[in-house]
Amino acid sequence: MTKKELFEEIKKKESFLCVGLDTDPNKIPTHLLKEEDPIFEFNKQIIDATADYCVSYKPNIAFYESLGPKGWDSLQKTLEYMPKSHFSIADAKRGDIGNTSNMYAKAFFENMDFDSITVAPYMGEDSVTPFLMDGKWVIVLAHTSNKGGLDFQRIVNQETGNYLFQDVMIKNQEWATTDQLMFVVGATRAESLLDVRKVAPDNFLLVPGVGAQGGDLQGVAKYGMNKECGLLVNSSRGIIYASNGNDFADVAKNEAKKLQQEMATLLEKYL
Ligand SMILES: O=c1ccn([C@@H]2O[C@H](COP(=O)(O)O)[C@@H](O)[C@H]2O)c(=O)[nH]1
Repeated sequence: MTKKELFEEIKKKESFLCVGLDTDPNKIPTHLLKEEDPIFEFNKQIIDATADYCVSYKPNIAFYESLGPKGWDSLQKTLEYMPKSHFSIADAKRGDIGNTSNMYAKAFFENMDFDSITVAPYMGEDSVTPFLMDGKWVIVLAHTSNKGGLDFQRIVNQETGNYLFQDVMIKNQEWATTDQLMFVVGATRAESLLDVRKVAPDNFLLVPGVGAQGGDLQGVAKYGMNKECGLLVNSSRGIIYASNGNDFADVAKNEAKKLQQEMATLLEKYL
């Protein structure tokens, strides 16, 4: 999917919502456990319930690989079930020396057919560029939502005066165009999007942290939206575990719809 196509979907749906599929067998409704593949059954019902209100799905790979071969199978079936109109994100946070990154890229882009993958950029150019395959996106961790995101990412470079995360963002833009490269920026420190947009005005940003982590959607849109929206805001637990009863899909649908309606207002205001 190109940046233009993604923006078209955002305008059509009036939504920049990404639903996170962090599917944990210990958290899904117990009545699903009798199914042959409870993880897939849960994801399928979540996708059916939320597809009208979001433009993207982000399975976090840890939740699947922790289950061994069955988990990978559930992931593959989930990916195949996602509507093609929805931007798929393998939240895998990979990155290694070049030949190993190349194998990760094959795993997620050739063996599986994700649109994008999250990548940890710490190992530099040869760890990131193998993921730049035709038509695929790399989503580089920049300023993350967690508490530890402040340990290194805001260290100031005495030479450039930039935060480390800003230098990471600048460097990555030497390797990839805005049609191949997004950045992860947490919703939990929305005002830091001002610093993000100073160095990456045109890139799309994947913004997790709304919902369970208490991130601020209004602030994210105010400081982070650009002329093509430029935002994919993720919520996982806040949507998929809003209820763990028989009504889980309906309740997830309502949560997704609430976020979509707020997003429609924000698009109207800032685009
Ligand atoms: O900075 C980051 C990077 C990735 N994540 C991931 O996003 C989701 C958030 O889940 P919630 O349940 O909505 O909190 C999860 O998969 C994280 O690993 C992030 O939160 N922050």
